[in-house]
Amino acid sequence: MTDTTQIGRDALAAGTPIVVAVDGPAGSGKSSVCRESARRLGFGYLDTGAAYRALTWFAIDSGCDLDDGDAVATLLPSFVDRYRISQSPDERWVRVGEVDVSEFIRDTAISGEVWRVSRVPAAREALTALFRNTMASTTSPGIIAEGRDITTVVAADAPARILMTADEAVRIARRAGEKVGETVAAVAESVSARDARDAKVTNFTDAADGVTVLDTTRLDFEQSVEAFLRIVASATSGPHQTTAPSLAAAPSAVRHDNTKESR
Ligand SMILES: Nc1ncnc2c1ncn2[C@@H]1O[C@H](COP(=O)(O)OP(=O)(O)O)[C@@H](O)[C@H]1O
Ligand SMILES: Nc1ccn([C@@H]2O[C@H](COP(=O)(O)OP(=O)(O)O)[C@@H](O)[C@H]2O)c(=O)n1
Repeated sequence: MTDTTQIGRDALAAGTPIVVAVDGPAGSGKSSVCRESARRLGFGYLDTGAAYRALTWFAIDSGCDLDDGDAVATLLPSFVDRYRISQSPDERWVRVGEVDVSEFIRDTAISGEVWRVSRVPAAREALTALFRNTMASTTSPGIIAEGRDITTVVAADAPARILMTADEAVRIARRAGEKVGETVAAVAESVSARDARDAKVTNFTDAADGVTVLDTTRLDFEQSVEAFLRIVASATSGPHQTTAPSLAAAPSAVRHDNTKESR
C-alpha cells in the first residue's frame, strides 16, 4: 500500500502546496479516483469541469446564445465573481451566487451543451486564471486538479501529472452504470460526441512529455486509486520534485519520461 502519510509529510516539508494535475476523457475515472486519492492524502480536490458546466448553466440561465462567443465572454466577470466550489473531497457543492447548482450541472442537457462554452477562448482564459488562483491559495498541503487541459496548460509544470485513460467501451459502461433510465446506446452517443468535440479544443488523449499514463481499463476502483497514489508518491519523492510549481503555463525543465501504468 502506498505510504500516503509520507507524501503528506513531504508536502508539509516543502512548505508550498503540491499540485497534482490530471486529465482524461469522460468516464476514465478522474473525479472518483482523484477525490478518493485527495481524501487519503489529506489534499484538496478541484473539479475543473464543474466550472465549465456551471458557466454553461449560467449562460443558459442568462438567456445567452451559446454559439455567440462574444456574448459568452461578456458574462465572464460576473460568473467568476459568483462561482464557488468545494475543494474538500468530502463535500460536494457548486454555487453560482446564491444558487446551489451542484445537481443542475450534471444534467444531460448541460453535458450536451458544455462544449459550446468550453470552445470559447475567453472562457478558457478566465477559467484557467480562476483555477490557478484557487490552487495557489489552497490551505491544504496539496491539491489534485482534474480536467482536460490541466497537465498541458493550467498546471503544466506541476510535479505530478497524470493522464487517466480507459478503453471507450469501459468508459461508456461506467457512465451507463451511473445513469438510471438512459440506454447504453444513448450514453455511448453522448460520451463519444462530447469527447470528439472536446478533442478539437484540448488534447486529453496523448500524454505530453513528462505525463504518466494511468490506464484503468483493467483496474477496479481500489486498484486505480492505489496506482494513482503510487504515481504521485514516485513523482513527489525525488529531491527536485517536492516543491510546488509556480502555476505558470511555462513547462518545467524537469520532466519524467512517459510511462504506462496498468496491470
Ligand atoms: N477503475 C474503475 N473501475 C470501476 N469503476 C470505476 C473506476 N474508476 C471509476 N469508476 C466509476 O466509473 C464512473 C465514472 O467515473 P468518473 O470518476 O466520474 O470519471 P470521469 O470523472 O473521468 O468522467 C463512476 O461511477 C466511478 O465510480
Ligand atoms: N479543464 C477542463 C475541464 C472540463 N472541460 C469541459 O467541461 C466539460 C465537462 O467536464 P467534466 O470533467 O465534468 O466531464 P466528465 O469527464 O466528468 O464527464 C468537458 O466535456 C469539457 O467540455 C474543459 O474544457 N476543460
